[in-house]
Amino acid sequence: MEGLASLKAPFQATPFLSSRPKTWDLPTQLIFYKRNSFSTFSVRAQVESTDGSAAVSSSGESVTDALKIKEWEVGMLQNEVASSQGIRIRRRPPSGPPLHYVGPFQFRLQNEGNTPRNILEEIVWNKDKEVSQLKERKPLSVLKKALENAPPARDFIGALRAANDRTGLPGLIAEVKKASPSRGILRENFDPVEIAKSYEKGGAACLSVLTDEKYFKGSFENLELIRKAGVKCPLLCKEFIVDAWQLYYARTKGADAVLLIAAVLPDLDIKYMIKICKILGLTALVEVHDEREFDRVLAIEGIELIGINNRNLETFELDISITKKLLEGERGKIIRERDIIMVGESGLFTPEDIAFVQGAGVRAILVGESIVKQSDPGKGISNLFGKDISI
Ligand SMILES: O=P(O)(O)OC[C@@H](O)[C@@H](O)c1c[nH]c2ccccc12
Repeated sequence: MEGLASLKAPFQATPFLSSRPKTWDLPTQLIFYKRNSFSTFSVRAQVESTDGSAAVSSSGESVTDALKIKEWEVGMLQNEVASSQGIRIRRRPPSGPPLHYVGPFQFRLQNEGNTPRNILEEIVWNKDKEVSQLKERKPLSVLKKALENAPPARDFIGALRAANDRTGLPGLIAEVKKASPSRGILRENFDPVEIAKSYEKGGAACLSVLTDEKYFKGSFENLELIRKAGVKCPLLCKEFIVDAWQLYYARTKGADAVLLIAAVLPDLDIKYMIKICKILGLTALVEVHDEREFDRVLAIEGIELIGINNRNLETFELDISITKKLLEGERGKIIRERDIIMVGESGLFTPEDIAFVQGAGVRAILVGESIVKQSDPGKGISNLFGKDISI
């Protein structure tokens, strides 16, 4: 017992940790906890300024250690909040508690293998690292300045509605996609601007531009190039968003819309990011894959555009009947009442596929593979719809 007491972490100023909150209290607790962990910084400053020596807490631990412990605990809490909402993706590898950690029992034990459990988790872990590096080079203050020179945000939803009204068919978001982890390289000679122009000519309402480099061979340069080339279709920045910083970044690069993936982001993050999107003039396309994610998203205020991904990003399984299944019954009713635009995403190849998801209730579709593979992607659109939708 004595040993345990001497290992006690400094600044264990979070009483709720010892009496663990009920899971439904966690988001609020997390805010409280985050605030609390920020206050550690001021503690540090005070300690340093009073005696001028290295910061050491009352129990003899360095404040840096205390900070490390707090950071780790916040990470564990984030994973807990996420899993209480049915999210299987962990935001970061479970690195194991810092040395001398004396926290709640269930956190002390968590040190499973550091290998991602599936491809989506791998992508998210990688993105987290990527974003922290980018952030160091371009802090938020720099991005906020750059916003002044960003091209104006255009009406993504308006373009989809207009296309749907004009053609009587779902508005098309055509994806500029070079490769994917499930399909490999989709197109060898890949000129993003040429493809974008061809899509626009072929009748696309909006474009989706993949910006992830490592897994999809996309880039922010592609997004910028397409925007600068004068393509009029509003642009969706197709990225794995894990940090609000990325929203600012996407906007500075000319994005009109961003993707928020419910399989990755807990409710609190989605709510917060939607608010920032509104401030920035960005449209948020919130993506779901099953009933639970759909219900979580429907409970969030201010949602205008929801995508149903027919592909499970954890297993790559593809099944377009998912769109129909999710829009049946009560959920479909809510969507119609609230006039939310639904987007059918992935695995759409034929006019029959389009008719099927339209029958299920979508007013827009997101398509990559079937059109990007054609030598003339614009003509690919006519093949997909079974008619020319550009006129
Ligand atoms: O190429 P497809 O099967 O037509 O799919 C396009 C698009 O739906 C898909 O790229 C996608 C939908 N949601 C995503 C999230 C991340 C990466 C990719 C995606």
